[in-house]
Amino acid sequence: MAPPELVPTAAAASAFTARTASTLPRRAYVTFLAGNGDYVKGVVGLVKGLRKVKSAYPLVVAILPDVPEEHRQILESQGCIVREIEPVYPPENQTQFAMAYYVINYSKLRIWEFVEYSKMIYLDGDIEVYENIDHLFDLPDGKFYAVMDCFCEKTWSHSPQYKIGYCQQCLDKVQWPEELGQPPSLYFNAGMFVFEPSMETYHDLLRKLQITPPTPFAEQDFLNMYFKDIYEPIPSVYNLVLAMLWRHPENIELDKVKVVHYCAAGSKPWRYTGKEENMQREDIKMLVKKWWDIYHDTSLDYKKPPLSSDEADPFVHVTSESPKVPYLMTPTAA
Ligand SMILES: O=c1ccn([C@@H]2O[C@H](COP(=O)(O)OP(=O)(O)O[C@H]3O[C@H](CO)[C@H](O)[C@H](O)[C@H]3O)[C@@H](O)[C@H]2O)c(=O)[nH]1
Ligand SMILES: O[C@H]1[C@H](O)[C@@H](O)[C@H](O)[C@@H](O)[C@H]1O
Ligand SMILES: [Mn+2]
Repeated sequence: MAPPELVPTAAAASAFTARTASTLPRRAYVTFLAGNGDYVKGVVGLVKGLRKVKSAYPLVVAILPDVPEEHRQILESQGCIVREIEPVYPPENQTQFAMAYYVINYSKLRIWEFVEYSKMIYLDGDIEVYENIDHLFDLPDGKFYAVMDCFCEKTWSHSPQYKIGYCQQCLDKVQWPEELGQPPSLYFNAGMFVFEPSMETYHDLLRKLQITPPTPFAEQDFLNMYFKDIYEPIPSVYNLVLAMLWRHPENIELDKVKVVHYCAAGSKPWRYTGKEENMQREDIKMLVKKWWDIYHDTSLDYKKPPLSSDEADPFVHVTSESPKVPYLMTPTAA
């Protein structure tokens, strides 16, 4: 027989229900969208992918003011929670970013402001989720979780790592030379990470950014510096940086990969032409097709949940944006 304390009384059970309802972990995925270009397609692909793997959590899209109304509507109609953020600018200097547009990614720092969520998983718009990763929300608090990057592509040509052929993915190939001092700390790709929003961290990030000169990988470099001491690497299956397929094939089992990051030059599915280096590989063609299959799958389009009995009032409309906070909709003329 169960020990007496494990047999809840009716009163204890209802107290338990009330307590868990109010202390349920507040969790969401979050991505970032800027401009009026085609990255909106990436976000649509992403939210449909999350639906396909039956994620229990919504996708928040942090958008810059330059995202056109039409794109906001597409995202909302696909069940995304759209949140406008203010741009963040780094202090001025002469830095050459690895890609000129990386400067906009500093605005990503605003997601630490989303404190209505206790834990979030950030995913770039050029990421697709092929298997459920909700369990990452259960990782212990107090750390910053992300996948280790690879330094072997030309985008890294500015770095000493690239110049001497050193990569943290294969430490036995090229040793870090003593004359260069301490080997670099572990470095993550900032296209995917698990973090805890916090106003204290948010203000500190923005304050430190203003005294940190910009560097080629923009906010990715900055976040690596900022979270260096609490960074905890997670396996590559949670963010397959595509170049790993040809740079470190011995580290990758493609059929185990849960999350694919279409970051290699020429690999964004919605821009894919097959012309760039490595883009005719069979694995790449397969992954691009897999992304399009999700994007075109109309069964994955968002369907508004049916009204529950306490929402039966025709003037109360619950949006995907604020599932717990109903608001009054202006009634339409009869
Ligand atoms: O015109 C754009 C460009 C970018 N983005 C958003 O910004 C993200 C980052 O851009 P990319 O995915 O093109 O960049 P990479 O994957 O090559 O970049 C990597 O390095 C960047 C350095 O700034 C960021 O850290 C990024 O998260 C990381 O994956 C996109 O996914 C998308 O969410 C837009 O919305 N519109
Ligand atoms: O964030 C960048 C980018 O995604 C590149 O495409 C990739 O090759 C890099 O390794 C990475 O640091
Ligand atoms: Mn990306």
